[in-house]
Amino acid sequence: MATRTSSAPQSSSRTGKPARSPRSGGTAARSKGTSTTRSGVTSTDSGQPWPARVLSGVWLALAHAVGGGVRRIGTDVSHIPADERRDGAGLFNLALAVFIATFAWWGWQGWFPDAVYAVVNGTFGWISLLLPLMLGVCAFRLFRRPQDHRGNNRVGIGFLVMAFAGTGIAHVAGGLPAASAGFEGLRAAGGMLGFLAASPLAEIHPAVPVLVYGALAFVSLLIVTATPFATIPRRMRGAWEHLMGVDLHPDDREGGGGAHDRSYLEDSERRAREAAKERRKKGRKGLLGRGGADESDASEGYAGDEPYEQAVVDTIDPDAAPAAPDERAAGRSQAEAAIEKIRAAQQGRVGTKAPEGATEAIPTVGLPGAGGAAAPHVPSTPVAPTPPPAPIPQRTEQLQLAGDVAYTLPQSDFLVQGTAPKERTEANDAVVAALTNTLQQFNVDAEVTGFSRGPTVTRYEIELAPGTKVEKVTALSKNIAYAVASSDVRILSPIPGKSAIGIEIPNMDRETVSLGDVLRSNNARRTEHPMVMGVGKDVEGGFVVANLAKMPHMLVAGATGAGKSSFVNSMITSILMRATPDEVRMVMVDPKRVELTAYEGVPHLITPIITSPKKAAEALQWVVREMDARYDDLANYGFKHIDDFNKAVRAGKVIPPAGSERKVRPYPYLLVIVDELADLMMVAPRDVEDSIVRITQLARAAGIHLVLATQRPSVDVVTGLIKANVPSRMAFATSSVTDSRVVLDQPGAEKLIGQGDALFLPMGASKPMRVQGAWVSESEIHKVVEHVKGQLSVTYRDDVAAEPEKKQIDEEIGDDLEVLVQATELVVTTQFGSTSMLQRKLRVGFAKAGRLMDLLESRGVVGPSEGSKARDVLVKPDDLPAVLAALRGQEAPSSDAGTGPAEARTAAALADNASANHRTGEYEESSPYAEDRVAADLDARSQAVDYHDGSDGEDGSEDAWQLTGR
Ligand SMILES: Nc1ncnc2c1ncn2[C@@H]1O[C@H](COP(=O)(O)OP(=O)(O)OP(=O)(O)O)[C@@H](O)[C@H]1O
Repeated sequence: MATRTSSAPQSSSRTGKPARSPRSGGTAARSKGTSTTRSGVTSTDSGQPWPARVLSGVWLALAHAVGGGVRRIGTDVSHIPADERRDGAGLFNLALAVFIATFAWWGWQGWFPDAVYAVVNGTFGWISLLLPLMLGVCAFRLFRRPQDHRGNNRVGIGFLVMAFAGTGIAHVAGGLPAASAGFEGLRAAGGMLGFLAASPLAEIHPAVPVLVYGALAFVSLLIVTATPFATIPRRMRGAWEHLMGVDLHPDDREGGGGAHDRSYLEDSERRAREAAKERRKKGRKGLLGRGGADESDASEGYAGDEPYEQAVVDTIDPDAAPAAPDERAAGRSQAEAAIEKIRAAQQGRVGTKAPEGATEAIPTVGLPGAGGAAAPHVPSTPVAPTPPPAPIPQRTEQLQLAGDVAYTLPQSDFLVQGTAPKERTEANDAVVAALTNTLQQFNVDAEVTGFSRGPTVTRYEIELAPGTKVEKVTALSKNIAYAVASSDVRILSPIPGKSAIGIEIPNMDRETVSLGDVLRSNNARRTEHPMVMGVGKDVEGGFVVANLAKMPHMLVAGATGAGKSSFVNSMITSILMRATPDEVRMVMVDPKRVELTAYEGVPHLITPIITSPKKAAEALQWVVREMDARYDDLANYGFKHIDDFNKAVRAGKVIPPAGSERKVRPYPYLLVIVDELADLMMVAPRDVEDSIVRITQLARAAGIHLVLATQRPSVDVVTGLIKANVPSRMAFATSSVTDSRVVLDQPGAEKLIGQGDALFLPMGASKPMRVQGAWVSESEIHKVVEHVKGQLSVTYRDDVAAEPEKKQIDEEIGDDLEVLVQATELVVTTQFGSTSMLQRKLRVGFAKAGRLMDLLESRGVVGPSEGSKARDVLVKPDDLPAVLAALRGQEAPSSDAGTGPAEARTAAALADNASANHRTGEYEESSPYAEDRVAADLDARSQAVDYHDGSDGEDGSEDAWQLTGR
């Protein structure tokens, strides 16, 4: 097989003009002499005699015609760029295969075929019968997979070894003919090659060549089929299972560890690498001119945003630019330019043209011109490898929704694989040299001892000699920034958990952190909790996942374009990937109207996406009501956390009181996402703040979690009360240190470099962790959403965004007047507004008692629900006759109170009561529920008490986030 030749990549100077590179010999040679033909074979344009040019033209035309046809067989791969095809070589292999077949298989005769046959057959013996097959396979690969040089070379070498081993075996099988037996004897066995290969070994024993060449033939088979040794047992088992239709080791499918898993991962890695290569090719072909690896498979025009979108388009002169073999090379040249900048800065040559050869590999010793300090070769921390897009193991429990609907979670390969992480690049070594130089120039007795490269920034570790002050390094921040030619240098002193100073410097070649990789990482696989989301990658390259249920509420803030919406998208997509609508329901508030529209109609939604700030404020009030309802249940059945309640319900241990028609179901987690808090706070600041404070103070145990995003982290939006109750923070780049303080209570976010670079401060953490947020493209979101919508259609609740209804009492009372009158008497005379009491005393079900309580509230007899507390009774026993009369639609008996109708009085009392409650912070989680507990349904409690084990709910023992290992 011919190998492709290409000219060496050339470097370009900062002006964008091609630089003379000592390695390539300058541009002159390139433009004048060689060119790469479409088939990838290097030829010279000039100086060829015309018959040769005509012949080569005819050959290539034929090759392209045949190659074009072969590429369309089965899966059409005609998209392979013309400059990567190797049709000439493919046609050569094909022609040879056909030619040998004509006489070896079909017996073509004549002086020419006879002569060739004698040579081929004399060399390989009867193994020559297999040559057309081998050549045909090579030709097929060259036509269809020309870019896979390694694969093609491997198959070629494998066939050569196989043919050689085959001749050895054929020689033994042919009776070990001696050379004296003549040419004919050898041709009937393994030919001359077989004779040479086998006869020396056969001297020892005739079985020896069989064993040796048998083993070699087996190895050649492994080479051709790219089968690692480790996978042989599994593949054989797979083949056996396939043949027999059995499943020998079902457990292995659960993605357990062990050798099987490893080899499986190896396989998937290889497949992923090939897929990524293919994607890159497509991307290069120019899909919409956007994309790169992640976007290249963007289907049906769902291009959406790109990661690291730039307003400024690089103005590279296409003619002057070197022909980069692939994007990685493009990345490299970017990094080279960066290194060059650092060198120039160190040498005081900023703005001047670099001397020739400046982009050669940076030595890890001191750079010239700045004192010549020796830069040590510092170790880099290994980064977590990109997990292959292997399917996430099936959930152990059945995903059966209520109503017996089978629900399948989206496949993990809907989310693409990200770029492979790099452990170190030349730019890192250059920065180490620059830092070492700077420390030496300023006589600081410290050294760079290592670095860890994250997707966005690299953190260099500096250790001080005993007696050296930390301030000596921190005071150098400007000089360090100057030396490494970057204004976004962040100094950490110390790195949490280490006696070292950290200097975070942005990478010139950032890596995209794909949400798919984060969700496929071991950390995410370790838990099946439906509220786990992929956050991103930390500075050490470890995957960060977080459990939203443990946060329990989060503030996401940052300037425009810093990456909030992308984060929210990752969060929602994580939930859709991992949770059924029975497990997590969402309320999405998107006043910007465009950010979340992609999710419209997913069955996890409880209400259509809310875009009106006013409706959003009402929706928050609905959430408060929902929370109250959940608390009522928790209190009535004696549970402290919704997880415990749900467990008991699933175990069939929560039984509604006799007479109740209610069917108790587990409560899903409720995730409320507000994608611009500022818009809501402008419309109804008090109501919104009240609802948020109320929800955040209580909702954790009710399984309700808030995520509030804003680009205006000012004190009028993120008020003190909101801040105090939203413990987890995600700060993207802010425009000022003041904003950073509002979000994190400390500076730092103003130094972030935007586009997903964030400081993550989960509840309980003392120091924020720097992460690069996970990225999910719109086409990925589209695939996930389509899948989810295909599983189940959405059922919205119509009461969420609607104004709480003013009840038409009289119509509503209907047949219940008598029992309502009894309830009123009961509540007013005992001055105790408890639903459970009504249930017991009036012998009605929970639903009916709740309805009676609602009626009493709307008639002003009791105050609003206050979670699990008993309601305030607003009517004094003295006023009872008037209230009863009003209920019956009769004239109110005269009252000397002179305060007007009971409703008016109670409405006023109700309003006062509500606002007073909020002002005095009566909704503290510690507020006494004793009264309500007394009134709680004792039967229900005794039924449920066994199941109240307090597990994974509130124990707080498990961290809200995990930082991985590798
Ligand atoms: N995690 C990420 N990885 C890569 N690129 C990102 C990431 N997050 C954001 N970006 C880039 O930054 C751009 C802006 O991000 P995004 O729309 O999320 O910002 P935002 O903070 O929501 O802005 P706004 O408040 O104006 O909506 C994206 O289009 C993308 O190019």
